[in-house]
Amino acid sequence: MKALLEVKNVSKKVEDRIIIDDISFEQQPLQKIAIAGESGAGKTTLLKIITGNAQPTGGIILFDGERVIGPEEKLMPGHKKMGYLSQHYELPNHYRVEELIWFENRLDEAAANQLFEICRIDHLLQRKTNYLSGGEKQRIALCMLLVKQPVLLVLDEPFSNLDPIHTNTLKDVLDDITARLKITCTLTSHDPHDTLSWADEILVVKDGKLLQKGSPQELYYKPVNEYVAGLFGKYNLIKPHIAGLFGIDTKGNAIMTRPENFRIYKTGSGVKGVIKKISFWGSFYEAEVVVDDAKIIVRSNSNEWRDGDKVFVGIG
Ligand SMILES: Nc1ncnc2c1ncn2[C@@H]1O[C@H](COP(=O)(O)OP(=O)(O)OP(=O)(O)O)[C@@H](O)[C@H]1O
Repeated sequence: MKALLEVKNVSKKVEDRIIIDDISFEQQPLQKIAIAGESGAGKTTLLKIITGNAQPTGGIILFDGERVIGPEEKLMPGHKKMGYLSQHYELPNHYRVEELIWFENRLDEAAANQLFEICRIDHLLQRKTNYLSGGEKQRIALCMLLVKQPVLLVLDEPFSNLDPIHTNTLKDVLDDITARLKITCTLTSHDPHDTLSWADEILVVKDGKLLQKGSPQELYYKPVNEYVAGLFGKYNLIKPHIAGLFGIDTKGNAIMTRPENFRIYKTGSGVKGVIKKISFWGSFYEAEVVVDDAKIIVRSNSNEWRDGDKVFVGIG
């Protein structure tokens, strides 16, 4: 399949500082790509370059085979087939929602109504923009992009200021945008809960460099380093002598494991340990277990464990 988006060796340097460092990747039509990384990693700058809102200092972006023109080369920045929702979008106050959307709208009534339904804003059309919650404003901003019928939708940290209810609504909206409107989406997020369950492919960026690219499962279970491991949840860095207690030969290297890779038992043939701390996380418990000179985080579904319990730890 021909890629919709080709990012080829893109770099951005501001004065002497490299903000984006030789990043390349492709996005296929309808492939869901999430860009993850800590604050300041370069995610926003990369999205701006992709959408023609920032000028790269090196490399090229191809969209549907054609070069994306940067803002220094044209009068109006942006790309007419891409919708870009900035982290800092604003809606003008004192307008009714339907008025605002009407300014942008190029759809017939049926198509516009379908969009209102998909964006979960049909009940807000008469409302003044100054009487909307943050999540509602965001879905209206999204609808204003969608009425222009973009082929690629690019969202910068769309979940970052939302409570769990608005987050779930937005996730449903994004699912519908891909499935029903056949629009390809890219988004950035620093939260594993948002990226792991949504993306087909995740790109991890740090200091402007692409550190790892792969499926959510690859990034979660086979992170290339501790930075990537830490972005997607808690992990244990198991030293060779501790791995040896579990019968694993790591050939002298430390290995990364997730809390759910271990189990704790009251009796059995596992490795002896003592629970230092138990914490409750809603759908599971997390035990910090001291094994030899190491602390291992173990996930458990049982509420039977208490601080100080002597346990056996096994690989689950
Ligand atoms: N035009 C610019 N001039 C100088 N420095 C810049 C410019 N744009 C971005 N930077 C710097 O580049 C780095 C990456 O910024 P960017 O906003 O792309 O990161 P980010 O990953 O999106 O972070 P956040 O999630 O906090 O927005 C930051 O250190 C930022 O201060």
